[in-house]
Amino acid sequence: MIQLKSLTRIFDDKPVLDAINLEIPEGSFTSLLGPSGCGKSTLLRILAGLDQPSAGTLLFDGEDVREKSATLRNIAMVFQSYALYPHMTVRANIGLPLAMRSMSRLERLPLVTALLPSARRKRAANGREVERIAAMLGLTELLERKPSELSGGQKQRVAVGRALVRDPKAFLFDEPLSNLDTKLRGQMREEISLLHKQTGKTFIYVTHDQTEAMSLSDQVAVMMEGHILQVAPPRILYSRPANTKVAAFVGEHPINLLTVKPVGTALQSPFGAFVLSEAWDGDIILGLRPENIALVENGPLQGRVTRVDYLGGHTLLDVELSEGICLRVADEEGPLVPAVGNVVQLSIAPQKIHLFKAESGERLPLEVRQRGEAV
Ligand SMILES: Nc1ncnc2c1ncn2[C@@H]1O[C@H](COP(=O)(O)OP(=O)(O)OP(=O)(O)O)[C@@H](O)[C@H]1O
Repeated sequence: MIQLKSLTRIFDDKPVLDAINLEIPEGSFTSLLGPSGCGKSTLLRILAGLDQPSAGTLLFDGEDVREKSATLRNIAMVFQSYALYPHMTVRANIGLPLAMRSMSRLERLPLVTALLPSARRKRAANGREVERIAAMLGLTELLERKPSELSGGQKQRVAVGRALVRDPKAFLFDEPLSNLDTKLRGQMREEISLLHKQTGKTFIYVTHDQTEAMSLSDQVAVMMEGHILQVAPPRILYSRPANTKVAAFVGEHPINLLTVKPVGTALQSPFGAFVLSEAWDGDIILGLRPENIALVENGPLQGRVTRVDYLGGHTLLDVELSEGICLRVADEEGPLVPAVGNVVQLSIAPQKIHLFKAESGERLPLEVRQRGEAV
């Protein structure tokens, strides 16, 4: 279990991490997801022992590790740049941490290894371990190649292999797939997920790519401007975002957000007329995801299409309901093929509407029911 308590990092008088609280259960896959510059890498570096917090506590299994060096923390970090030694073969790159740990400087000299039986035994044991890891990562055929003779995905696997041989307590991944093309990213994502299941170790994964975070993680911590906005399993993050910022960041297309004023439990809105499960005194932001709006033959809402983006499996539309009120709609490929200028009918499911307090953007723990006709 890794615990961060009020962890703060200040650079040039500015908090890049501002009183971060986070619990990472042992064996879990936790992603740190957020836009560029939100402090993800800084947090990862502090976990690895490559940087120190300005304030707050960092506990590994209840022990304060702030004074512990990176080596003693026994955490492996996999970078996007792979950090492989270009002059060494894959075998030597993967085996290096083992040799460093189990053999003295003298024993690592080729001539000494050949002459000293203890060094020969250690080298043979290390060799078997390298081959076991290489087989696990599908690198057996590539063991004698140099990094320059490998593809991006293969280099990535060697970097993972080098982390694996150290048998660390936890793995830290810093945007490990960002140098790869879309297809390879998908493949590597599956491999990383499999690796997590095989090893049962704690994986902490930094990314700005929500597909990666959502598909891989047990829990995702959404970060923005040095704060953690929500920590939750991917499904909860999507279905019950804690605030408008998370709602806007998570999801394939930007969520529709609209401020309305309820009167007691009655809520009149351009989306329709609804009833709140409890009265609320104050402005409310309604959130509705484009994929929760359907284009139908006969629906309660009507508007004019102002933009059409065909995206393969679905089409993204902007539909103007009335002057200045525009809804983004992600329409699954169906019989209706809308064009700019068409008047279309829409329907929405009230249970898919998210409610937030307008003043703070926080989620409102209320439900909505449809009342009657659209406004
Ligand atoms: N050594 C440093 N000195 C001063 N400012 C720094 C230092 N390291 C990072 N920062 C600043 O801290 C902020 C967070 O940086 P960090 O690298 O943690 O963000 P990130 O979320 O990982 O971004 P990216 O996804 O682009 O890598 C940035 O504004 C960055 O400029």
